[in-house]
Amino acid sequence: MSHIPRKRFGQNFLQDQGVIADIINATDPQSGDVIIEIGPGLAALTEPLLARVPQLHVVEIDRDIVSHLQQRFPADRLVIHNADALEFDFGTLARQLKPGGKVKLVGNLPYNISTPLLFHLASFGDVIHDMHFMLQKEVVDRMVAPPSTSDYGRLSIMLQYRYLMDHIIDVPPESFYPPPKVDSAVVRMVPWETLPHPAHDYGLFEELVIAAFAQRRKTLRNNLKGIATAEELEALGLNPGDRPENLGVAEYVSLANWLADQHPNRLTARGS
Ligand SMILES: C[S@@+](CC[C@H](N)C(=O)[O-])C[C@H]1O[C@@H](n2cnc3c(N)ncnc32)[C@H](O)[C@@H]1O
Repeated sequence: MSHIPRKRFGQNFLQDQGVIADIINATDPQSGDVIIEIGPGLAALTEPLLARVPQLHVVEIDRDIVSHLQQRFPADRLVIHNADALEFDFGTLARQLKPGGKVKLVGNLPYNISTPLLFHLASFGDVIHDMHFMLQKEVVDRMVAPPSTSDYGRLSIMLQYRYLMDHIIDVPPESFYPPPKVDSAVVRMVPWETLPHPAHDYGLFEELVIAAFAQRRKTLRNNLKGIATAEELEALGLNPGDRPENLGVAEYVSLANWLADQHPNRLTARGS
C-alpha cells in the first residue's frame, strides 16, 4: 500500500526490525493477554503482536489506515476501533474483554498527543497491567528522572506517583519513515497495585507541585510563600533552602497530606 504519511496524525512509521523486536520482547505478549495497541499505522508492531496473541485490539484515527488494516487482517483477529485515542473509553473496553482482569497497552505514539494521552490514560490505571510506549526521548527522560537531576520536575512527580517506570531503549530518527526531528525512546509504565504514597486530596497535591515548581531556580521557602513557613517546612523534616527538584514524590505527598489535614484552604487562598 502506498500511504503518504500524514503529519497531522504524527505518522512516523517504524521500519527498524531490531527496534520492533525490542518493543515486542519488552511487551512480552502471552497467549492469554488482552492487548490494545494505540495507533497501529501500517502494522509495524501490529503484525508481530498478532503472531503472539490470537486477537488484538487497535485504536486508530486515520480512516485510510483503517481500511488498509481491514483488507490486510481478518476481522476476528484484528479488531479495529476507528477512534481518537484521546477520547476512547479504554476502561469499558478493558472490562468487557477481561472482566476482573487487566489489559496491556502498547503504542508508538504520535508525539503531538503524547502528554494529553498520558493524562487521559491516568484514569484507567485500575484496568491496566502495563503500558509500553514510544515517545520523544526528552519526555521519557523527564518521566523517569530521579530527584535532584535536571530532568526531574512536575511530569516526573505526577507520573511516578501513579506508575513504576523504566526506560527501555533509545531510538534514533533513522529507525522511522519519515524520520522525526527528535530522538525517541521506549518507556514501560506499570500502575502501582497499591499507591506507595497516597495523597489524601489528589487535587491539592497537584496544586502544591505546581506551586513548588513555579520558579525552578528558587527555594521552597520562596515558592511556597503563603502555603508553608520555613519553620513549618523544618518541622515536617524538609529543608526550606532546598530547590523544588530536591524533593521526592514521598516528600511532596507528605507535605500535601499535612496541608490537606491541617490547612486545606491555604493553596486556594493564595491563588485567589
Ligand atoms: C507514530 S505513528 C506509529 C504507527 C505504527 N504503530 C508504527 O510504529 O509504525 C502513530 C499512529 O497513530 C495514529 N494516530 C494519530 N493520532 C491518533 C489519535 N488521536 N488516536 C488514535 N490514533 C492516532 C496515526 O494515524 C498513526 O497510525
